[in-house]
Amino acid sequence: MFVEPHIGRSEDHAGKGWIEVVCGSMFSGKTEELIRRLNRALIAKQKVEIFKPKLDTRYDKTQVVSHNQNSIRSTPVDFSEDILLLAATSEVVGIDEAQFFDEELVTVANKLANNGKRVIIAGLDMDFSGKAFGPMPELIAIAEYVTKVHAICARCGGIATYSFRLSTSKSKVLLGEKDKYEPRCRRCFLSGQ
Ligand SMILES: Nc1ncnc2c1ncn2[C@@H]1O[C@H](COP(=O)(O)OP(=O)(O)O)[C@@H](O)[C@H]1O
Ligand SMILES: Cc1cn([C@H]2C[C@H](O)[C@@H](COP(=O)(O)O)O2)c(=O)[nH]c1=O
Ligand SMILES: [Zn+2]
Repeated sequence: MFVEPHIGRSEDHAGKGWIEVVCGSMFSGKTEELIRRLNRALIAKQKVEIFKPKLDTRYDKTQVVSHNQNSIRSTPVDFSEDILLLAATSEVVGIDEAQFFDEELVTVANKLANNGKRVIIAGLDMDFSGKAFGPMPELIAIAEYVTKVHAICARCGGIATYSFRLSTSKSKVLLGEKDKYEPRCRRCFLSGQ
């Protein structure tokens, strides 16, 4: 389990920030892990702000909600640059569904961390076709800490790293839950239907 390198307040923030990335397939526990880390920061009385892309309207407009219904208040934003202004006074910045953000999120995350903030980012590392998703590869590259979480393969019970799309849509963005996707291991992903 991820343990914070340190937590709590410090007067001298410059250069003391860092970036954490939590990645994996759908249902792998990314949002739960994000919420767990953010709740611990709240317990430490840190100023926490959470953001998600406005297009992710699945459960709630202003809550980040996990598949097992854990939730935390968040601010939906159109562009990653909006986060810079909105998080100006926060110590810890959480970002969910990072794969849907523009590439500018990489610069934004670096700026926040350079300004002394702890930045925790959760997102899908791969899309339905097994290709890298949005800004995730670069975010993984610049992060100090990367945690890859795994779901259970819906077909064989193995370790799932892929999000298999159940429909024939080829659109990169297709919001959905178990109606549209199932987590699969490499073998079951490759075997298709
Ligand atoms: N096949 C599965 N493997 C693992 N967890 C699953 C599966 N199906 C449903 N879940 C539920 O999903 C939860 C993880 O949800 P969540 O954190 O929202 O995942 P993610 O953000 O990675 O999609 C698990 O704790 C579990 O209750
Ligand atoms: C694989 C894949 C997923 N999506 C969508 C489906 C869901 O709405 C989110 C992922 O949510 P989770 O918190 O990780 O379960 O992304 C998509 O639009 N395109 C894809 O290829
Ligand atoms: Zn499998």
